[in-house]
Amino acid sequence: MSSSNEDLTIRPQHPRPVQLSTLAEALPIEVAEGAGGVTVTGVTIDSRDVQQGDLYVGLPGARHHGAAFAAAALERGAAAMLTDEAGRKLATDAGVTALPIVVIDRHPREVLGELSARVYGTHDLAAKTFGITGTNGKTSVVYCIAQLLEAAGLRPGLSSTAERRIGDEVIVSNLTSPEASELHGLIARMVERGVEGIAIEVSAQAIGRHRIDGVHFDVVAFNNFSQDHLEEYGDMETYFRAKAALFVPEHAARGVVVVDGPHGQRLARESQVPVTTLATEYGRTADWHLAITGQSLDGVSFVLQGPEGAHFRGRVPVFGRFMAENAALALIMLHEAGISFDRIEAGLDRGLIPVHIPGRLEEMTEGGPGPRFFVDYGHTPGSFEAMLDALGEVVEGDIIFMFGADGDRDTTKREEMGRIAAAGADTVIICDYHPRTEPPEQIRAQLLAGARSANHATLYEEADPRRAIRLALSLAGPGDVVLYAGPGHEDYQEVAGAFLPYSARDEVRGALREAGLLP
Ligand SMILES: CC(=O)N[C@H]1[C@@H](OP(=O)(O)OP(=O)(O)OC[C@H]2O[C@@H](n3ccc(=O)[nH]c3=O)[C@H](O)[C@@H]2O)O[C@H](CO)[C@@H](O)[C@@H]1O[C@H](C)C(=O)N[C@@H](C)C(=O)N[C@H](CCC(=O)O)C(=O)O
Ligand SMILES: Nc1ncnc2c1ncn2[C@@H]1O[C@H](COP(=O)(O)OP(=O)(O)OP(=O)(O)O)[C@@H](O)[C@H]1O
Repeated sequence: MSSSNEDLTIRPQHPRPVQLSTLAEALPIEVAEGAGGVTVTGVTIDSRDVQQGDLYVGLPGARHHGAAFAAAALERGAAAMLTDEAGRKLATDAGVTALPIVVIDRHPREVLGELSARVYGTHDLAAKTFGITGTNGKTSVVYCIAQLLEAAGLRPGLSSTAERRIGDEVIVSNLTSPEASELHGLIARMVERGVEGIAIEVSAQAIGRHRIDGVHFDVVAFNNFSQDHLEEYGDMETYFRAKAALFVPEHAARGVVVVDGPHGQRLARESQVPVTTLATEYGRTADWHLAITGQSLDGVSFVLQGPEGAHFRGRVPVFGRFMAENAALALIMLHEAGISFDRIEAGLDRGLIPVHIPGRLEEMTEGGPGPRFFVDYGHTPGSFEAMLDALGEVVEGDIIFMFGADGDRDTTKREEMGRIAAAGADTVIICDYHPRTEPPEQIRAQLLAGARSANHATLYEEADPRRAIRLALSLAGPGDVVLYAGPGHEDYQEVAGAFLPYSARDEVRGALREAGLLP
């Protein structure tokens, strides 16, 4: 079963009513006289997501004050609105008097997690909770955790950039990490469905914006750190601190940190919760060590060794040593949560972790003698480097790499993306991704400038990604690999405020059929 396309969030089906007066006992909120007996059964910060009986939280945002949508929330069945003083004034000035208003003297986000946990009853979960942060590979680790939980005979639930999923109940994600009200609603539904292990992707933005408040993870992990999101953080130190803030007792009991790079090493020293460490580079001091024992375009085999003789021999059916690292991290997280390797191994076929990650190094071809075509979600210099290094180790023929870059996001990473692409591939095709409000030719020019500086690959510029896919295929022969980085699982292209339908995976499949490379 898939949730309806109209559902913005996954919610519990059997919520329990909670009185506003009960919430006021635990939270710094002021309930209007006579409204203490009003009961609420859900929480949302989006008027379009309101369900009958919800507490609608009117947040001051960058573009709107949520309280401006109080009338819409009331019409959809909101039982009350929680907002700040400015929001209360907005609603009363607009004549919305039928909605009981709860006022808070600070930013409503600061209590949203705790409030949502109390309404949805998601404190003290029996399920194990896992949170992963880092620059690249969070979604991949989440899927590895879910797969390993299943192998161990435990029912998984997950929240990632690609989707939120409980068994066959799925919705496409809007944000990487949902707002706290959505997250607690999702967890409450997971509890209803008997989920025993929950894997959650945690963006830096989520930690600073209180989106994970009210969740206390059994185990959190940090995998790697490289340039991204400087449009938001300004510098790498601030970006790092935003991620490191997950490793505090308020959020987690313990952590796992990959210490290959200086930021991981620093986090392992500075973490405020106990951590165990993983090294994937030979000779580095750590509690756990990963060694690659074989790799091809079809996957990577590894051995993981840890304290007290802990040992796991495994394989992931996705190429790249970093995928073994993602799997190893997931294995250690489960181990730290008390789920033994023996239990996991018992559910696997000779160590094969059959993980499929939507839009991450996802193969569009089906083997055969022709070129192989992969679609990926990488959009950082770090992910380009990891993928191209991995391909360089296993591809005999040429590597044709096509990509674009986000508009209105970190512009300083573009030249580096171009340089890494052209240094690691034989042919580079630069096309448009999400230009948003920027002139697309300006984005391509920055990528091209970086690509030229590498002085290596043959370069092409083809703005239209549909044509770029076909160009890539026309250049590829048997033994070659085409890698299309950026769009991954997405089904839209954002151009000047419009969301145009565009699925790279569907386009590539169509082009492969045209070329006779798919039935
Ligand atoms: C910068 C940022 O975090 N913005 C988030 C913020 O938007 P905003 O402050 O502009 O909100 P707004 O549009 O002014 O609206 C204010 C309030 O009115 C509500 N509203 C608005 C319109 C309406 O009709 N009804 C209604 O109720 C909104 O739900 C909101 O509660 O609150 C919105 C509601 O939750 C978020 O969707 C939005 O995320 C935007 C889309 C975003 O781009 N976020 C990025 C920075 C982000 O969080 N990214 C990370 C990392 C991704 C990665 O790893 O690559 C992520 O976790 O996704
Ligand atoms: N451990 C890793 N190290 C470096 N690159 C990786 C790693 N794992 C995956 N990647 C690359 O990064 C891309 C993005 O992976 P994934 O979606 O798992 O990361 P993410 O952290 O969830 O990204 P985002 O924060 O943008 O949602 C992959 O498609 C792959 O190219």
